[in-house]
Amino acid sequence: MIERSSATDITTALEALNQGSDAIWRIQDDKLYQEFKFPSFVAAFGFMTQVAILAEKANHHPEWFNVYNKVSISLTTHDAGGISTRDFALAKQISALIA
Ligand SMILES: C[C@H](O)[C@H](O)[C@H]1CNC2=NC(N)=NC(=O)C2=N1
Repeated sequence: MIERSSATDITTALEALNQGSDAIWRIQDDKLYQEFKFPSFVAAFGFMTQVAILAEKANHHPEWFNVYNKVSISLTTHDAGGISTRDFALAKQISALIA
């Protein structure tokens, strides 16, 4: 059973996640949150397709919103009732897509 991360764990993991990355994740509404902007809608959708494949492989799925060339992603672990290590793992893979 996956446990939700403590506030201290989240602070530590967030620093590690954002280290040396252009993609800065933050905590918003008790979820790991990030906004992405792309040159076009098609580029944004291509990114979403890559994320979908990663999510399916991880069996860990994002809550996301897309309008035109922007994609916002919120990660939380429903089975844990909050943020867990699974969210940080998927966020790291997502950050690597736009590195
Ligand atoms: C049955 C299925 O494995 C579970 O519902 C998985 C699917 N994807 C998931 N995604 C997220 N974000 N949190 C979960 O707890 C979760 N659980």
